[in-house]
Amino acid sequence: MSDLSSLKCEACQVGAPKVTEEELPSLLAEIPDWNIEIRDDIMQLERVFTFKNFKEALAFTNRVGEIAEEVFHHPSILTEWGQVTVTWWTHKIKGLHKNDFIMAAKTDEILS
Ligand SMILES: C[C@H](O)[C@H](O)[C@H]1CNC2=NC(N)=NC(=O)C2=N1
Repeated sequence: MSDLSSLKCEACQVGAPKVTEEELPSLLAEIPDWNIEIRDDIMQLERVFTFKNFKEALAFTNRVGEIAEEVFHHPSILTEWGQVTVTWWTHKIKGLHKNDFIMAAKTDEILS
């Protein structure tokens, strides 16, 4: 279990600090299956999870939704037959907060 997944998300306000270039490598090392995507100048964390069918993909989707609601921090989720694409970023700061890394690690924990 990565240290990140045991951390609590902090309340994130407008103006909260984005993860710095210096912090990125060590945070990314804790979630090696996630990729950085940049869309509309917004840095995001993304991972594609594969499943046997749509039913399993949907069950996983619902679990991700539950952990998001628990901390009121929400991902983008694309649910398809056999795969789910989860993307984390913080809308308020239009980029990556440590919360996004915590939630990516917690997302990985769903399947462990
Ligand atoms: C009003 C605002 O949308 C809420 O404070 C929360 C809801 N969930 C959220 N989720 C994410 N990823 N980023 C946010 O900025 C965010 N804000």
